[in-house]
Amino acid sequence: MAIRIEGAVKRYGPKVAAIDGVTLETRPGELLALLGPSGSGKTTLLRAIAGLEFLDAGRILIDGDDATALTARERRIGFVFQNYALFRHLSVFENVAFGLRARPRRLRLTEAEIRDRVLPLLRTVQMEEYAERKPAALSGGQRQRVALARALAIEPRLLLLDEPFGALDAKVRRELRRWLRELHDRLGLSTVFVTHDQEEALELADRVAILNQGRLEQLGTPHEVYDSPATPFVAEFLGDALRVPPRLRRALVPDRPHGGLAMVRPHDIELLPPGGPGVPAIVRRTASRGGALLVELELEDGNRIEAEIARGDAHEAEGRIAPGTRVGLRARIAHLFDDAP
Ligand SMILES: Nc1ncnc2c1ncn2[C@@H]1O[C@H](COP(=O)(O)OP(=O)(O)OP(=O)(O)O)[C@@H](O)[C@H]1O
Repeated sequence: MAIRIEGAVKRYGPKVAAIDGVTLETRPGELLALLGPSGSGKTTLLRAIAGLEFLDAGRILIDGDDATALTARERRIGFVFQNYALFRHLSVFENVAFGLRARPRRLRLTEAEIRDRVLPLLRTVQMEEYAERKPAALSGGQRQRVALARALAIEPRLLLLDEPFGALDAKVRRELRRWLRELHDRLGLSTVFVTHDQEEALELADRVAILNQGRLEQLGTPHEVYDSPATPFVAEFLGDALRVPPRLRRALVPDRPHGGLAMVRPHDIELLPPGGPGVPAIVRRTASRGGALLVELELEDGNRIEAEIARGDAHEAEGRIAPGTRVGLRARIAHLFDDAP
């Protein structure tokens, strides 16, 4: 299933444009992440796709058909939202079975078939032992997992998820990510999920749409958005990036000494022997970060910047760059932008 959003605008009052002219298209079978900081319009866009929010301008096409005026029910989309309300009077099992029982008579499943569908889903979201509990007796994270199982029970062709793993601890979160990816591939789903977690988006998604203040900054594969950020916002949002001050530009980025804004990621800063080319600096501190070596450097004007040495080279480098060592800094890769906002 493919979704096309054309010039979508959604306002709340005269001042707030929660979505401000977004155009994007998903591909059938893809897992697309909507990524952006708090308030960037991710949830509003997802709700608009679901049909829970109507646009002030623009269109939403589902498989080429205009769905802008269709209700959520008519769009036949499975969704899991933050704090999505489960049916309070139904057990966990019955919540997950709900969509299966609500089918038209000729498609209805037997009790045994429903059990065969529901129990493995509960097992996958680690809620099997809670099958008979009511939602009120569950934690927020547990409710979220039930909501996910419920959305999946009907095997929707389009699945919308709003921060589905937000309430879970890091380990369970990683497991569920892997499981979601497998499930998405196995069922041939098209999935759009909202997250503010860069790592989650880059790890899980086929493509990432990066939103900022209701606008689409970039849509691309994780590799594209990380390695070729379209805007300074994307460069900074997807990891550390140093805005190269004009006075350092010639020495740090010698192949592109002039024009626009240059940004450099810490792991793209090269440490050279002192006295040669590069920006003179002194190593002040080193620390390990996830196996890589973080190097805090002091420039001649007293400002400090960070470089990061990759895991494979960190051990060897550590001996050579004790605090106090003089080095020259040069950017291996710089991201260049026309104008600095
Ligand atoms: N019902 C509403 N009434 C008024 N303003 C709203 C409403 N819903 C959202 N907004 C505003 O619209 C903007 C976008 O909100 P949205 O929830 O889409 O952002 P988000 O990127 O999902 O944020 P978060 O990550 O915090 O959930 C925000 O400025 C928000 O305050």
